[in-house]
Amino acid sequence: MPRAAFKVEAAKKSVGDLKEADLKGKTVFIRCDLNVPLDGAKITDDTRIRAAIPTLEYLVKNGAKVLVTSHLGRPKDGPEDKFRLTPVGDRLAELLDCSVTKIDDCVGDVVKDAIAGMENGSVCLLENVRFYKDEEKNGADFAKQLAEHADLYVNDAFGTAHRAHASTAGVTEFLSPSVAGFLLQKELDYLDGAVSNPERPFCAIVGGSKVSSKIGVIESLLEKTDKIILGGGMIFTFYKALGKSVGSSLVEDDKIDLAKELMAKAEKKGVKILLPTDVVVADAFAADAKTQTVSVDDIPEGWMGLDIGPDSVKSFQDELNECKSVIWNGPMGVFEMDAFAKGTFAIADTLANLDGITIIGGGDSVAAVEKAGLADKMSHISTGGGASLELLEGKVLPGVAALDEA
Ligand SMILES: Nc1ncnc2c1ncn2[C@@H]1O[C@H](COP(=O)(O)OP(=O)(O)O)[C@@H](O)[C@H]1O
Ligand SMILES: O=C(OP(=O)(O)O)[C@H](O)COP(=O)(O)O
Repeated sequence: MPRAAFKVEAAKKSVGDLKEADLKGKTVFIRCDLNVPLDGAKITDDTRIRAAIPTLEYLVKNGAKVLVTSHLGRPKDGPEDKFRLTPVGDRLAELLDCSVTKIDDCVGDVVKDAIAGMENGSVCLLENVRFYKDEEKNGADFAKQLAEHADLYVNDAFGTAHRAHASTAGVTEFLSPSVAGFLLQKELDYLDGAVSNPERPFCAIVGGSKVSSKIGVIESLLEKTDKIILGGGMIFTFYKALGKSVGSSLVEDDKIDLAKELMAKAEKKGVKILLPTDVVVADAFAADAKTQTVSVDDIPEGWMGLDIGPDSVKSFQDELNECKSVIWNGPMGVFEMDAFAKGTFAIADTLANLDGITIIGGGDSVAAVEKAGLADKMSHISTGGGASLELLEGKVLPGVAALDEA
């Protein structure tokens, strides 16, 4: 699991550039992405909270008064108890090993009063910023209210960096300096570094279910990679584009022409697009469905492909073992069901043992790697699904763009 051998130019000012003299006694407004999955009040995966700790510890250690802000879920119409950040505050306190005062609002007098009582090196967690509609509208007045009681801004919310919201972008108009946290920096170093300056051969693995949401990524990766492995539900759109029968597999008919274009473009560029040669098909989308493994030329009518087959796993492993860097976005099959998880887990295992850089680009691929127990064997696991996709597509992330230049 080597660390990245590449690093992008540090384009944005980092929290690490701020020392004790800049931070001691200062009120720091830090935007984190503490949007974790909850089962009632129980956090089922605290990865995002753990990922936020290094920057928070740095601020605490240097004597700042730390105001932590985040969203949780997508509340539609003001405060809702199930979207309160209270369980997050409790977990934060455990991980930071200090008390965290949870405030029941994120703007106004209650915040002002809380700050008045804060000691240097203490932490307050503000309430879900999305309880205010103006957060997502990036309303200037709301951004000003968020900034009102703080001295400077840190954005460490990589998972929300693709949103131009008041707490991720607008607030920078009112706070200076506005700097990147360590997590944001690390995500950019890996994900941007991976595609800008990879060690070669460089392979992208793209899977998952939706061609429509991944097409931009595949197109952008064609410009950077030496080979692209395709898996998951999206392959059937490509097979159909190649004139094959796909039974009742998932297909996005309106993307068949795009799939054709991508394959033609790849050929012109000399980038190998590798599609599975065999698939596990089922007679229903169910854990206990009847299954068989068939060549992609023989998918029976009425059966659907739900995983890549063993021959494909073998040839993908051979291709991957030649690579020095690999980025993976999207599972190879319906890994949530044991019968269709083998392909995804075999690829996860190959990456875990690869002598090269391995980057997992968020979303379900991360869930699959976690389920396989191999997360700590990868070079980098991104905390942002949508954000990592947009970054890989070459889009500008508003939460990053708004920060001060280094
Ligand atoms: N052959 C398939 N048919 C239908 N769904 C699939 C297939 N292969 C994978 N999937 C599903 O794709 C989903 C993940 O897709 P996606 O959201 O695009 O990935 P990610 O979140 O990693 O970006 C998983 O829930 C998985 O069950
Ligand atoms: O969970 C998130 O996105 P992700 O599932 O794409 O990683 C982020 O917290 C952003 O949330 P949003 O998609 O409601 O803006």
